[in-house]
Amino acid sequence: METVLPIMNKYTEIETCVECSAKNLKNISELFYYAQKAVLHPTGPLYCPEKKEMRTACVRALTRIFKVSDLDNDGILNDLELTFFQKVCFNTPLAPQALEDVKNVVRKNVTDGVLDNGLTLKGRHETTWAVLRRFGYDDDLELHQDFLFPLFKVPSDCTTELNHNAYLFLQSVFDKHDKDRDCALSPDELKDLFAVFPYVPWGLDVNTTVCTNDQGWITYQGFLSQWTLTTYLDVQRCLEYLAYLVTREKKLDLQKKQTQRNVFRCHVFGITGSGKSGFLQGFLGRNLVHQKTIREEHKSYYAINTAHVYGQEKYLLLHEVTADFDVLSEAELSCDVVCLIYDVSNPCSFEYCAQIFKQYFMDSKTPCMLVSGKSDLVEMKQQYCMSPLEFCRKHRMPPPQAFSCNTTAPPCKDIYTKLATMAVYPHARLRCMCTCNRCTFCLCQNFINSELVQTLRTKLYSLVLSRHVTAAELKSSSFWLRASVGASVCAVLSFAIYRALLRSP
Ligand SMILES: Nc1nc2c(ncn2[C@@H]2O[C@H](COP(=O)(O)OP(=O)(O)OP(=O)(O)O)[C@@H](O)[C@H]2O)c(=O)[nH]1
Repeated sequence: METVLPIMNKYTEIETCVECSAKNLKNISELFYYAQKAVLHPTGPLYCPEKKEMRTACVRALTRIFKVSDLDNDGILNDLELTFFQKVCFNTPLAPQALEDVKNVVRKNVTDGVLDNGLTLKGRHETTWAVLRRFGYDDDLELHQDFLFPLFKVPSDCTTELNHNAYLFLQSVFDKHDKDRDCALSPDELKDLFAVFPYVPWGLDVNTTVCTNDQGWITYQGFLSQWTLTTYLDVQRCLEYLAYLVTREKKLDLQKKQTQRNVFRCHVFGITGSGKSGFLQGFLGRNLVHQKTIREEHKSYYAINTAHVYGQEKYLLLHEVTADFDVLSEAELSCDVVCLIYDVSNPCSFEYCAQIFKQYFMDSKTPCMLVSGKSDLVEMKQQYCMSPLEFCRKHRMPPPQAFSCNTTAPPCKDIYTKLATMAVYPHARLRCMCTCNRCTFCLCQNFINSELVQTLRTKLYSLVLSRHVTAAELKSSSFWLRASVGASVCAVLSFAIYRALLRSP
């Protein structure tokens, strides 16, 4: 013992010294217990004996665990949160008495009560390690690679989206941090949200990519959009970010089949200065005056927001493509809808759109829309062999859509709805959403909405109601049977007429 004690004093990392004898079977089980403990639950990474305090990495890890477990984000673990935490870590809730005992012990030892992260460290290290491991930490007190980057293979022809549960989870994260309930995250609230991250995951460009409020703070809609964007562009990164926010393994199914897609990608092409950025920012409701306040280093090549397509909310992701005309990559060409924007006041700007279309999209199935940007300016004749309208007619595209973000109010949203509709329903015939009154789509729309059809419909409806719908008949199943058959026949007939009209030149 005299030899060992000075060594122990000199090397503080030696945790225990056990005097044992194999011959006399003295302290054999103790020896194994301490040896095992030294390997499985070492004190060294958690506690610095020289300074007599927890190590920084351990404080950081426990702080994150505390914040993630503090579901209402009030800085205190209440009984519910403590029980939840206990269940997550040890698969069993704390009995009410045990809960009180824990709090009493902490109250006695720590002035700040349950708020202090020293709570678990005051206990046995086995417990601390169990908590840390349950929350995904490895022996170096870093989050485990498998936890941060789970194996997740996405087939090349699939896109990645968050599912309903993921949105619910993110909604709860937003609510937890939006302390003043103004549906936006102030810089302090955002800082608090990212306190569980080792670094701030979002760059300076986030505020120009998604919706913000008047103060430039990211809104609830913007928050979800940013997550949708990360999931779409880099699902591995999204999983990593989620790992910092969740208590346990992520069980969120992130992949959806194409048919149920919610996020649609639109690539915006146009020459330098044609107004691409203005178009992107217009989608976030920002007019030219607002756009002029955006600093160069905060500029983003993406804008994501929701658009309503026949009553359904879809995410439309706009991506400004700035690459050189001749070197467009596969990734730059792959999208759900193409937006070609030219500047009505610049006579050379349309030619670029025409060339891009002819070189890359003329034979592809991707729907394209031509946008005549800066429509508030005086229109110049475009230097091209045909006018933009003639070009659209020739290539069976919808006519050029006028757009301007030089408005007093937020720019009009119709154009984005049209783009989203084209992306969701890329079928060639349904592309046209114009009011040209010449194409089949317009003729169909006009026919359905015509006064004659409307009057006939109303007359028929009132006739059926007055003649057949008595209280007794309403109850009779034969009436509903007849009504259903009638409705089906009408639907089939209407569809047949519609198809016939579509086929007509
Ligand atoms: N009058 C008017 N000016 C606009 C409009 N949109 C953009 N501008 C102006 O046109 C110029 C170029 O607009 P941007 O949106 O930066 O054009 P861009 O295509 O993104 O340019 P690059 O990113 O350089 O390729 C800016 O000075 C804008 O202020 C608009 O709708 N009306």
